[in-house]
Amino acid sequence: MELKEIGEFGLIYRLTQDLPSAREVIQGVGDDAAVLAVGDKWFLFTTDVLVEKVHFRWDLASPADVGFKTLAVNVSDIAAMGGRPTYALVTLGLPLDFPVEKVEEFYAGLKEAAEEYEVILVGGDITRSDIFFAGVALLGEVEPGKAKFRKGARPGDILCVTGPLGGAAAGLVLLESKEELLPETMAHFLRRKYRRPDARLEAGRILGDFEEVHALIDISDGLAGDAHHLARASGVEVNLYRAALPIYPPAQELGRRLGIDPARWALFGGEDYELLFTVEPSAVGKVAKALEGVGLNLFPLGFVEEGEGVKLVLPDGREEELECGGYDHFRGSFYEPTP
Ligand SMILES: Nc1ncnc2c1ncn2[C@@H]1O[C@H](COP(=O)(O)OP(=O)(O)OP(=O)(O)O)[C@@H](O)[C@H]1O
Ligand SMILES: Cc1ncc(C[n+]2csc(CCOP(=O)(O)O)c2C)c(N)n1
Ligand SMILES: [Mg+2]
Repeated sequence: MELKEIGEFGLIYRLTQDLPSAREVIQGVGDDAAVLAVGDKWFLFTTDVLVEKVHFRWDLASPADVGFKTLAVNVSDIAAMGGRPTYALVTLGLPLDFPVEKVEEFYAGLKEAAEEYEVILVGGDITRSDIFFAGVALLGEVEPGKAKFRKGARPGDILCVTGPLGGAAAGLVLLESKEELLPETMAHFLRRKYRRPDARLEAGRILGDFEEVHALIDISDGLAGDAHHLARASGVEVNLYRAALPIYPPAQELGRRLGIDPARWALFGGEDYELLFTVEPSAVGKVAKALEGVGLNLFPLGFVEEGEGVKLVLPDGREEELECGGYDHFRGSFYEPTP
């Protein structure tokens, strides 16, 4: 059997469905991070790797950008549980002819992220490899009982996101194009969304403090894919309003100039690292206010119903079943990156 037949998530299921658990494991496979009750504390534990030519190309991002992003994407998974990151291990795979200076620049970017997110680097591993890769294993903490999971969404909840989407995918399209497609300030903004994602750590902690927030996940594979993950974990149907998708003006402008609907980047592009959550309707106002306190907006996208899957509600009221078209490592992306 080939990997592309079952895809990344089919493989995870096959490998993990019969894993034994333990009393301390509050959440094992199936969320952004594992949750472990040790003593009177709850620990969060996650890992994410960046691989050359899969996650980045050296001609599109600096070594410091790649270093920063390697830690930021892991911090995002801790934020998506409502926690705070603490300690990290860093694993590097390096080709024999890889310049030492470039590894040092990579590490400078990684340390910049460590400082920003208050993570202490405590070790790692290094191996020779045909292709560069960098992985982080990140530990975090959350107040016992206060972790937010993918599985908590309830019918009647409002589905919301902490920021506009599609910026990173649009940035990658810009970077892969040889043409000057946008004025420099707009281009700079989108390139940065791709190269230096912000992990929404403060937002995650704020959302963690509201008991009216029922489910939480970060958007790494694209809204379409991650809304499916949330719907499946919670056993509910998610309805997304097509007209409510928040898209950065530079991404809208790029879509207009290329004749591409930027909603495709928002739905299928991925790497936005905004937080997607569901909340009781009565609490939307106070959650929005709390997010404003850290400079973020709450964007309502849709609602949760009984059922399964994800529906896209079109401006004319028609409904479309939305395929689980997020990023899958063995099936690739469902949007066309290069015009
Ligand atoms: N090799 C593996 N063995 C056991 N569990 C795995 C393995 N790979 C992934 N998982 C688990 O499967 C779930 C989904 O993994 P995935 O990497 O898609 O996480 P994510 O948070 O959705 O995405 P991202 O890696 O982009 O943050 C997670 O709970 C993860 O711990
Ligand atoms: C050069 C280049 N080509 C394509 C992409 C797009 N891409 C790669 S991995 C991924 C999903 C998140 O990864 P993971 O699930 O491993 O966390 C996405 C959207 C990129 N970033 N760079
Ligand atoms: Mg995640």
